[in-house]
Amino acid sequence: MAASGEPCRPGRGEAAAVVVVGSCMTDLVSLAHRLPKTGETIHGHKFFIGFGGKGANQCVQAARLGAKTSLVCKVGKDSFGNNYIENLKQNDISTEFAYQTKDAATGTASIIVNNEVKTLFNPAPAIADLDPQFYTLSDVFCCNESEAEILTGLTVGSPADAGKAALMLMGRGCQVVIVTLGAGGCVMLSQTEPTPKHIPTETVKAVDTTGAGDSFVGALAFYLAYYPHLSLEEMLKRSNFIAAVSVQAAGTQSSYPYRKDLPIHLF
Ligand SMILES: Nc1ncnc2c1ncn2[C@@H]1O[C@H](COP(=O)(O)OP(=O)(O)OP(=O)(O)O)[C@@H](O)[C@H]1O
Ligand SMILES: [K+]
Repeated sequence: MAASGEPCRPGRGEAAAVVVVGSCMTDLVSLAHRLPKTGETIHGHKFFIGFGGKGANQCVQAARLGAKTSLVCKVGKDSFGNNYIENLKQNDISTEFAYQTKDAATGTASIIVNNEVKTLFNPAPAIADLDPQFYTLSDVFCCNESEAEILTGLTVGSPADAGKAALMLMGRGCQVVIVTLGAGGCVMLSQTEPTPKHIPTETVKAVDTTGAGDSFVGALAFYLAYYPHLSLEEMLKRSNFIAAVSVQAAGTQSSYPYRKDLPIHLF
């Protein structure tokens, strides 16, 4: 990311254990009974503004679990950008590398790095011809079903399919591949354990699954940074649990749980 624009905080604090490079988006959410047709104006019944963007979502989830975090991002020099920087601060996220600029902010993928230079890559939104270096440089490559389909050309509708796609992705050079499967949990495999393993999740009453993927990735980054000695399977079970909490409330960051509200056995 080019470092043009003004950084939001000049000082250097304690080093972050989870550093996220990614997008900050302001969600402008209108609730209406149906979508308007092209050119049509309809009545809505609710409007709210929320904080979203895949990079910031993942960073907020990791911070709420107790991680020391920093977000590398760029937002506009406008009221949305100012509010976003304030939101990051409210969530105890370092804004030392959060820039503001008059240029449009862009963010289509996120990389999370901890202080062992372990790289967790979330290829969202996916493009079929992803630069091959993303595979070789990723220690952990985590995508959802549709991203796995775009990247591999395979159909992914079951844990068995996800295992096949994960094998293909690992063949491109990743150390560990995780494919998330919504209510189906996730599938993992690694260079050391190349047989795909399905890790199911809790059965919960889902209210709004928006942002579940980022909650999952943020939680996984937290465990990689703070509980590196846990097995990958255990990290994924716990990340599944946390993401399952997020689907039980509306919105994206508004649905992400804080450590104090989660069972003690997760920490
Ligand atoms: N209905 C659900 N019940 C329980 N857990 C869920 C549910 N949906 C998602 N999850 C949890 O969230 C994780 C990520 O979900 P999913 O695979 O749908 O990601 P995603 O498509 O990137 O999500 P989104 O784009 O909505 O943020 C799953 O691996 C699982 O742990
Ligand atoms: K949600």
